[in-house]
Amino acid sequence: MALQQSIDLALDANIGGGGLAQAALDDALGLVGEAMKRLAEDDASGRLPLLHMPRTTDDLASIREAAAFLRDDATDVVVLGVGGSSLGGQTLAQLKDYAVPGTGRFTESPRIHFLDNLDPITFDRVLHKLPLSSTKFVAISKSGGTGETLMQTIAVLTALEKAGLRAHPKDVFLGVSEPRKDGVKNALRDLLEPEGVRFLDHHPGIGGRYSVLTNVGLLPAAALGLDIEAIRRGAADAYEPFRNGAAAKDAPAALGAALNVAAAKAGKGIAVTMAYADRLERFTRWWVQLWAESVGKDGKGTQPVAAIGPVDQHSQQQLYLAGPNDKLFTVLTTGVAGKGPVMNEALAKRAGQAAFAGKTIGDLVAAQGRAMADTFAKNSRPTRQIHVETLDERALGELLMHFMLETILAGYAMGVDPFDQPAVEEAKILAKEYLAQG
Ligand SMILES: O=P(O)(O)OC[C@H]1O[C@](O)(CO)[C@@H](O)[C@@H]1O
Repeated sequence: MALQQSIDLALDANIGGGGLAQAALDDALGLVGEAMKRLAEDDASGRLPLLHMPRTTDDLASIREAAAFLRDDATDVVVLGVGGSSLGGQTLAQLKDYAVPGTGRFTESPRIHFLDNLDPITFDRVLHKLPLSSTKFVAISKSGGTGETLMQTIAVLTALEKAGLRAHPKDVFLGVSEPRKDGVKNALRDLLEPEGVRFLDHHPGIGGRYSVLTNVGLLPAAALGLDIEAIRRGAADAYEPFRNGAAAKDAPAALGAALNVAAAKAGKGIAVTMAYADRLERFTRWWVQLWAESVGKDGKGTQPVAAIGPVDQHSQQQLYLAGPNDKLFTVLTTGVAGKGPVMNEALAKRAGQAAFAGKTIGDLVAAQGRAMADTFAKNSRPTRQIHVETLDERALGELLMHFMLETILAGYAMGVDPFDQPAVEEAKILAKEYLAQG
């Protein structure tokens, strides 16, 4: 197990009145214990196929084969899709520097682009700059009906046609969507299948925000050369205590769920995840969707906030420490001590920072992550610490599964359905009405 979790700095016995009472945590552990029984039934009955994903291997060959198609002769791979159809892939791709400030621009071929947000200027510019003759595309949508993804796909097909390349969309495109269901329209398949474009089936029993361990997340990961089997193995590590029948307090994801439930009941309406690693920035955004869509219903839930350290120390820290004490913090660190450029002694002295001499950038980041958690605690702000020493495929797989389990269990314990998102439909329907009105 790569993930180490401590909730010591969340409890009032250790940080004073702003912390959570042990009795409140015990109550929440009781609720989560019940939720674990439900989860075990979900696993046994097959109702939640996500729980079987960590130990599934029979689909890996087809994912690798599709990834080879995407890589073959490609300078660029463009992933079309939004929300859960994109954020998991982005999270994994960040291990290969996708969207990492500075280095993201120097990634090796194929360069990957996730065009999730719909912005006309971005889309125009990307289509102008992409070498269309050496770019592969994959359009991902579970429902096949998401407007953003459909518009992007139509825009790409049109651009290929304009470039005289439309004769062969099947040679440059892949689709991922649910298998067709009788009587249900699948617009993405309707759009691409007549062009001969091949589809991988989106698992019908796994919703978008829980799909990172399926072909949705693993296809882009494999296209970048990541070890997708290790991602699944890491997920199995997170699930192991549940398979072994551990008590809630001894299963890290269950303990995390209980902490969140207790925090919500104690009026901490905001959950902040602050990761001290550029390569976890997309992870924090993935988690925001996961948490918000899963627990935010029936007037319940807490507001997820993504933060990155140390940069957000220079942006949000003031509020975190001196604003309302209405948050549960998760400080996520990796083993960076001793890594990165070493500070030259003479230059350190010239800058008046003798203590920098011989230290690395990683030494400072490690000190900052530790200091931030301790400062939250000193200011009586409840804080959970999660540490993974080496951020690789296996550790990331474990983190992803940990947070999915934590979210499901928290949803069950809060009495909400963590798998639907009924409120999202309202604005979608209205936007379609407005579009039709012109
Ligand atoms: O994969 P789809 O069906 O295109 O949906 C994309 C996203 O849209 C949502 O349904 C919300 O609008 C998310 O839950 C989902 O991840």
